Amino acid sequence: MRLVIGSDHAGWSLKGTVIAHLRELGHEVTDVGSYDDKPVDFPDVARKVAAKITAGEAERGIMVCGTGVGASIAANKLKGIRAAVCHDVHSAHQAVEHDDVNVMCIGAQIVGPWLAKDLITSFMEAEFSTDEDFRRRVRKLHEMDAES
Ligand SMILES: O=C[C@H](O)[C@H](O)[C@H](O)COP(=O)(O)O
Repeated sequence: MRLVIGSDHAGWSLKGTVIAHLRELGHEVTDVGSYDDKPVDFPDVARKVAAKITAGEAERGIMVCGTGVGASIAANKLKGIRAAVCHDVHSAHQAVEHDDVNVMCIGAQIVGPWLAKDLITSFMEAEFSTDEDFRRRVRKLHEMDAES
């Protein structure tokens, strides 16, 4: 799968681990920064991640900031993005299976590299369910997106 990944300065160091793991799993990764620990604002990074997805250049995205919270707030304000903070493996796959989440956000201050890798594996293996209940709910999310 084609992935886009972005972080702010607080997520930058964990991002390297995440990218290496994604490549080990055979995914194609585009890194939109940051590229060092100089302070950057996560909303600016979220725009870059979302742009790759809405342009059709990536199917999913991953963002890493300090807690994952700021990244998810910012990403969810951008059309076509359904983002969620996932710090447990159940949420990491159910977010895709039930809610068609396309950007997973993780906090480098919250999870270590081993859990981060498990979260990535769980997120990447998941597929959106064909169950009509979940499809209907996500259609309603698309409608809300169109209204805003
Ligand atoms: O939700 C926001 C993120 O956790 C940011 O990564 C965090 O606020 C950055 O904080 P600081 O600029 O103090 O490193």
